[in-house]
Amino acid sequence: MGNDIAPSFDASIKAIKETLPVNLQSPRVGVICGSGLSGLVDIFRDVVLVPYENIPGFSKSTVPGHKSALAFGFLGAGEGVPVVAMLGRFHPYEGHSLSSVVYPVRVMAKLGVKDIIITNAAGSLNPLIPVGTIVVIHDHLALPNLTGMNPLLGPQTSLDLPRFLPLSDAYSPALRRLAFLAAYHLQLEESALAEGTYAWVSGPTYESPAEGRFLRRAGADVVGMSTVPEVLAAREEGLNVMVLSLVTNFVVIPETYRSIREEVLAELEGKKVELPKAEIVSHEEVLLIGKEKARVMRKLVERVVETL
Ligand SMILES: O=P(O)(O)O[C@@H]1C[C@H](O)[C@@H](CO)O1
Ligand code: HPA
Repeated sequence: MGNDIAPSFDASIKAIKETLPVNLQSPRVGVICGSGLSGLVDIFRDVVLVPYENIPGFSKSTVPGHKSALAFGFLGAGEGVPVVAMLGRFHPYEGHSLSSVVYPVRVMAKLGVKDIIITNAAGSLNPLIPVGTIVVIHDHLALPNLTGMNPLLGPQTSLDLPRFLPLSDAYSPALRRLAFLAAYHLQLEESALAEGTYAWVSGPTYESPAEGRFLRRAGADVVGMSTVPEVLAAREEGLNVMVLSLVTNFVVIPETYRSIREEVLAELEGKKVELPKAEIVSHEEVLLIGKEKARVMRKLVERVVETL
């Protein structure tokens, strides 16, 4: 997958601005809504939606729980901060090229966004991080990047961008601080917010037990199918990045496998064998947890934006 879309930033920006009142044309904060998290926009005021189909260069999201529109509005007390949210993102597994996946992030930067809050649904690999926790991401493990699936490969969209991007500070410590301060002021339980490393996988299959175990041992706390390409493009564009992963399921990583051979032998000896119920993750479950935790995610994002 390469840079197969010719960047048409001027056309994209023109189409967006034509639809917006002047006071919404230069958002300061960008938000990307993960699976089931498009309800984040419910706290925006004076919302104007710009469907992706009206923006040259934008694709269409095909995943349930993802819409296909940019939402412009104001967030927070008083006049509020001008914000833009992606209601629906693009994933490589849908068939979108990496350059299409990150195109909206580049457009946000060109509209004037300085800080971006990227949300996603993710599976937990860490027994200490249960379902429902929001994980403030401090690092990533991206096997696709290491093996040639990096959105920054190829000709750059501008010669002003850095060719070799350092990632040691990709997840802004200042924004991460704001997330924990926000949780404190909102009186969230201490366990509501954790810190961790996000493993990016291409999907669309969920992890096999051996893959889950491998990612855990390699140092990841949560795993998901998005976000890292957006982080890379955002950093290349000079944005400050915060990532919030909502844990929607546990990745099943047994240390030992049940032995079918022993079960068969036991059955042949006339013993009754209780079959364990397999835990199976589904996108429906992912969306359900997103819905249940939408309120906490909204409050957190609102508070962080207010304190930027
Ligand atoms: O877009 P995000 O990363 O929030 O969505 C996750 C990853 C897959 O798209 C989907 C799997 O259930 O949820
Ligand atoms: N694995 C990968 N992506 C995900 C998961 C998961 O378990 N849950 C939500 N998105």
